[in-house]
Amino acid sequence: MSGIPAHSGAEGVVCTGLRHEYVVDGSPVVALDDVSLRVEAGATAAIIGPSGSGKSTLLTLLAGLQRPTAGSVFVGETDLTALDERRLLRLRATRLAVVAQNPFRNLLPYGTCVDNLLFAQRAPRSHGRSDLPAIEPLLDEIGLSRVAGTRCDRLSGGERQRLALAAALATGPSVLVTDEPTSQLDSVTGAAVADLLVSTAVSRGVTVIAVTHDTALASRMDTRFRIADGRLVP
Ligand SMILES: Nc1ncnc2c1ncn2[C@@H]1O[C@H](COP(=O)(O)OP(=O)(O)OP(=O)(O)O)[C@@H](O)[C@H]1O
Repeated sequence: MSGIPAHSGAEGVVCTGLRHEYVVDGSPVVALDDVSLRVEAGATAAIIGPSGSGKSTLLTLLAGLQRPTAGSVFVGETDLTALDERRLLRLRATRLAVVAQNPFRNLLPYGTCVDNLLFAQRAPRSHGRSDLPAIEPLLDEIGLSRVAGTRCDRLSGGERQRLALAAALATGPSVLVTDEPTSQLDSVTGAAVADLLVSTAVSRGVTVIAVTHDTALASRMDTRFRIADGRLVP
């Protein structure tokens, strides 16, 4: 129907020769150059590096939110750069979840936790997914059962970030991509979110890629990719 292979558990992410240029005042600015990396299916990886080095740009390319100037990005067997917008949208709805840095960008502020998870499942369901995770066990696993009926805008920062993670996992992704998931949290709450990110990824068989400045979070991941001036460095 779509030309996209069906979802079947965790999928690896491989990019080769990625280059990305932004056009600023009519001139190209190279944000990433010749980046190649592999994250195995079910593994966790951190993308680290100084401010302005190209981490978020890389994340948007891996998530199919921007198209690279050159190079390829594979999620499982699917080359994102070869998909038209409709197929890319379907892939993002059914296999690839993104958690933005600000949890409110992922959530309905006036919806309860349950509302948010049900809402998150609308897109994958509309694309034919019938195997989505049950909501109550997911809220339980993420530690939000007690506030399941509470409005999102009345949750604490840590609860909101956990809800954003739960909403992403509710879509039953094979890959979860997240930008600074702990940056707006104190160290104790951040550590709890980092724990959940790693443990739920493992228990639910999801490949996780996180951009982070948080060394504690990065150290919990299987692999760390360091970016400097738009290039991967050892
Ligand atoms: N939309 C854009 N238009 C033009 N230039 C951009 C755009 N987004 C990023 N850049 C530039 O690309 C380079 C890489 O930016 P990017 O946001 O990917 O870095 P980063 O490592 O994620 O930074 P930070 O840690 O501060 O978020 C920077 O020079 C930045 O100014």
